[in-house]
Amino acid sequence: MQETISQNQTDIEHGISEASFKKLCDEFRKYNHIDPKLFETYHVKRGLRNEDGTGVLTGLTLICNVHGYMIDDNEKVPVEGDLIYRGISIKDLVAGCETENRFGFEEVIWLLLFGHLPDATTLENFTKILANCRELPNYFTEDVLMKAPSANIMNQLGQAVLALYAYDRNPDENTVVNVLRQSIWLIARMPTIMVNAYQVKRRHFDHETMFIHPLESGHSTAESILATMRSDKKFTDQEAKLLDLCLMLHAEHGGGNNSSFTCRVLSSTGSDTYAAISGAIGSLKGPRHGGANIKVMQMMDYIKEGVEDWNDDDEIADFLAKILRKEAGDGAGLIYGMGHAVYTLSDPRAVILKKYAKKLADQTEHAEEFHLLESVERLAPAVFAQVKGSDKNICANVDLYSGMVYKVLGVPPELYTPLFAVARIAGWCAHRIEEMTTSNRIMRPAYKAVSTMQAYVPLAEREPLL
Ligand SMILES: CC(=O)SCCNC(=O)CCNC(=O)[C@H](O)C(C)(C)COP(=O)(O)OP(=O)(O)OC[C@H]1O[C@@H](n2cnc3c(N)ncnc32)[C@H](O)[C@@H]1OP(=O)(O)O
Ligand SMILES: O=C([O-])CC(=O)C(=O)O
Repeated sequence: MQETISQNQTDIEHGISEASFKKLCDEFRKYNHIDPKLFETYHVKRGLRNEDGTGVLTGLTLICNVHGYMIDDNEKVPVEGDLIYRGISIKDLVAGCETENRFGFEEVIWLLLFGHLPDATTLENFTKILANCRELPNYFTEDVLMKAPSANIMNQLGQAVLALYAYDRNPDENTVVNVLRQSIWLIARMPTIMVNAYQVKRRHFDHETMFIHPLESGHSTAESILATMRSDKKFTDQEAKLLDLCLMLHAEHGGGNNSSFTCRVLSSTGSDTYAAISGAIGSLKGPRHGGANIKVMQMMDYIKEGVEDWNDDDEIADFLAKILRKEAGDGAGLIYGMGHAVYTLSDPRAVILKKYAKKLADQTEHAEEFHLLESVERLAPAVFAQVKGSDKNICANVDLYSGMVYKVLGVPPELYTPLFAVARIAGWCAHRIEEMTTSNRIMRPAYKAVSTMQAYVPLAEREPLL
């Protein structure tokens, strides 16, 4: 709260004096403290987690299985992670596309939405449908993105998705047919919104030239992003296939991850598709969730500056300990890109991304930085155990290496988390439809009231504060 006063000094000066605002903050602190011990007293499932760290069971799903541990005799046993879309391991989906040297994101979208693999003709037609739906409504970029530009592309994505409600002639009908239609349009349009919002940001905030290139109908999603993001529209097939792989890996992660759950919570009220998806975008932005990918790269800047010898494990470990003790880094006490709510020994996406990041970085100017990132992955678990006194295994998550891959691909940092959203919208849409069609209950957990009663005092008898 204290920092907020100085950060928002000018805003505050316009409406409220600093002294008055300080009084408001003191008032807030006086009446809004909950003794942390009460969470144990009332067995509160903080973060909707059971005592052993497993998630509270809130639903059933056919869409995805995030496999991170086994339960043996009521004990959680750590295992290597697997991520299974509609019964097929992500490793097999990635290997299949690699062997056949083709794009895979469109196939994954189909698989997540419909539940089985498409045949060749269906895939070709579905890819064409997505490409045809990629164009934004007339003047959408001018009227929505350029009228209220934002330096943050995640906020701009959320705003644009909400605005698309007004361009839909049937926005509120929550039938499968209508929501599928909305889903396909939204999945197809997200990359265009992202790139156009980025171009507007470049012009408005960075004083650079803005390129709004026309879309090319034959492009896959990954090719379309690279062609429209870059001023010269040029990219190699290898670059497009790598971006496509990133999209495949980020497309889905079960119903319990925070953004998909947010989408399910909103969907459980009967709200519209645009509201549910913009809520999920807001959730994904958070640095403990999808926003961790940009935080990893910022953390690496702190490490690069604070560690003199990048080959000295002791010096790196000391710096990581400082991060955990909130003495270094952004002050949050988190080693970004490490730890996961489900995975224990490994996140399969991080394993795959690391392999590609290494291949890309080796023999380039990024080799040393990649090596340092690897050291963070190797040293963080022991430092975490020592500083936190925890026996919990923390492994690298998907966000540890994705930023490095994007950096080598020349993707600007402000698009790291938006790219996650461009991929994950496929999973969000599948979960929204599943929530609508199988759950039929409004999400409504409980909060135990721990307030004490207070007497009502007539207005004239209250002490003045401001
Ligand atoms: C796409 C994704 O969302 S992947 C995750 C991306 N997020 C990050 O990389 C941020 C860093 N990691 C984290 O914050 C966590 O590991 C999460 C949010 C991913 C998972 O969190 P949880 O499941 O709640 O943590 P968990 O119960 O496993 O951890 C227990 C303790 O370890 C801490 N912890 C876990 N991971 C880390 C970490 N990387 N750095 C510092 N502390 C950590 C928790 O803050 C918690 O501390 P506390 O008891 O003092 O409050
Ligand atoms: O499952 C989670 O909690 C977070 C995650 O890795 C994801 O959403 O990709």
